[in-house]
Amino acid sequence: AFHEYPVTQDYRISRKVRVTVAVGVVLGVGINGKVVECENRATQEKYALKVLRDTEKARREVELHVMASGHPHIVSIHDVYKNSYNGVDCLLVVMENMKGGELFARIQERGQKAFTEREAAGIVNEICSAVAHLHRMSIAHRDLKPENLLYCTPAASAALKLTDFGFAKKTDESEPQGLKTACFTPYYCAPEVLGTEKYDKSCDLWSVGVIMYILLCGYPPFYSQHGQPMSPGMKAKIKSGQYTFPSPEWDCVSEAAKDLIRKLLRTEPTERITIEQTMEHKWISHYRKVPDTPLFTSSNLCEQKEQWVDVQDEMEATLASMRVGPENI
Ligand SMILES: O=C(Nc1cc(-c2cc3c([nH]2)[C@]2(CCCNC2)CNC3=O)ccn1)c1cccc(C(F)(F)F)c1
Repeated sequence: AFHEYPVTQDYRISRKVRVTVAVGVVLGVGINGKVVECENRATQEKYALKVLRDTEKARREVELHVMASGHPHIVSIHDVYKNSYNGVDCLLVVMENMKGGELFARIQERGQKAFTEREAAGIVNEICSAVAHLHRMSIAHRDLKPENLLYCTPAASAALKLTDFGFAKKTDESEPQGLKTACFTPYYCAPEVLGTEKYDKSCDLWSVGVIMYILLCGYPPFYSQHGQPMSPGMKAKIKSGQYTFPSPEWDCVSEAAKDLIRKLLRTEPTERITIEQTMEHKWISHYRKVPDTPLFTSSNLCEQKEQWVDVQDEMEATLASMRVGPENI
């Protein structure tokens, strides 16, 4: 249930921090939505405010995020308002303010002290515990990418949390409900159409694999040479799952880490490791014992700074193609 009175009654909305989001919002400031900082009038506490146009998709995003909220590695929702601007209904989501910024920005700004394999394992463990929480609730996030992983505060000990449920979906709502009402009874349905559960969840494990790969070396497993736009050959390479562990960055990375990456980046979704199996993998379950080997990550992230936008675009495009799974055809 949302508050129906104006959000401005409880919060002062500043224009200071504008973290843009690709959400369709109509606040008279154009199609591009914004996540802005706001301040609780009673407590002076700062929060992040995400504004969504009140649509079916927005309702699902808010509903699933509220369900997941409360986990130590999911950005928590504080309040939700339904307000109307120039006759357009909007949902306003007040979230805890993640003042530590994005995951890779922090590693890039690392400076002298090298980023180590054990630190990477700790980060992947935090991401996996958030994914495990969602999958246990039959929620697939489906947009797990670096810019949706934020730190609470600038402190080195700050928790890393997952946000943006804009593509999340319940994996236990059987599709046939729609199909039954639409065109035919499900009895004659092929199994892969009925059980899309594993496909949606497997997107998240592929994302964990890509993020883990980048954490260990500073560049993505699949990328076009020298930042050229995605070539058809690249698509084939991604489909075929062709990636390597090039020297020198990967020479000092443990076999356990490479073993887990191979299991996460399987191109066949049904062969990909599940989140439960990932949490049991010794690189995660014993992350505190992972070798504290210094990595090339921070220096590579800095050197390839200008390519970072392309990396994000390629990951976004691949995620979008994975979301058009069998059930969406
Ligand atoms: O991002 C900040 N606070 C924040 C932000 C969000 C947030 C929600 C969403 C996003 N951010 C993004 C922005 C574009 C990239 N994807 C994620 C799109 N979708 C969302 O749902 C949630 C909570 N606190 C922040 C606040 C103060 C300072 C700083 C910084 F560290 F940058 F100075 C960041």
